[in-house]
Amino acid sequence: MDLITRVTHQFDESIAAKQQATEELAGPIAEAIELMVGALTNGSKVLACGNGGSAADCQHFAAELVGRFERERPGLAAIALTTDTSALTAIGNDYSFNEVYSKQVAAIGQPGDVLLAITTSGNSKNITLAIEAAHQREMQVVALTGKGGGQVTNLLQENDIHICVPHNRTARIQEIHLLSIHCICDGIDLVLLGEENDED
Ligand SMILES: O=C(CO)[C@@H](O)[C@H](O)[C@H](O)[C@H](O)COP(=O)(O)O
Ligand SMILES: [Zn+2]
Repeated sequence: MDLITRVTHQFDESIAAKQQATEELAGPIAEAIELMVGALTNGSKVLACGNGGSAADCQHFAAELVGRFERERPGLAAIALTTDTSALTAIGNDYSFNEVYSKQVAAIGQPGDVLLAITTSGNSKNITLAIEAAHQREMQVVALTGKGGGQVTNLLQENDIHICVPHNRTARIQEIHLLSIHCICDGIDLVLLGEENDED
């Protein structure tokens, strides 16, 4: 297969994955928007955790809330738990890598905050422990997963939200996670600011 054909195939697969996921994910994404707007307008915050590409997604999301997405508005309270290398290395070194997020959630999380937990497999131990820590802190969880949701599926509680991408390939799942994050940012702005007018 030549490279042009290979790249074209990746695009085709990504487009098809997104089309197949739309109907299943629009509902939980809308619920996540409502949950986060409620928390953010009530003085609470969103904490985000994930590994690898999903760590980058956490930072991407937090930057769009704290800074801005597409429209001007006051900054919104979001923290990526993936960025403090001193906390990550100290907890990883002194306890275990499994606890790098759960310890931060326990320390920083408050009742009413939301945990955005991002894992394509649903099985990363530091993410499942972070979800348990969030529940202990009386925080609701928005889980972005794929591959059936793995262990995260069994951990989520009734008032949590599961955005589970119906795909088995990590790259395709991550691409739909990023789209979901942009939908959440767009939806938060819509609820807070109303429909765009010509001046926006
Ligand atoms: O971006 C990629 C693969 O596309 C990787 O960096 C990937 O995020 C890492 O292997 C993660 O450790 C996978 O963890 P998870 O999504 O299963 O929780
Ligand atoms: Zn990736």
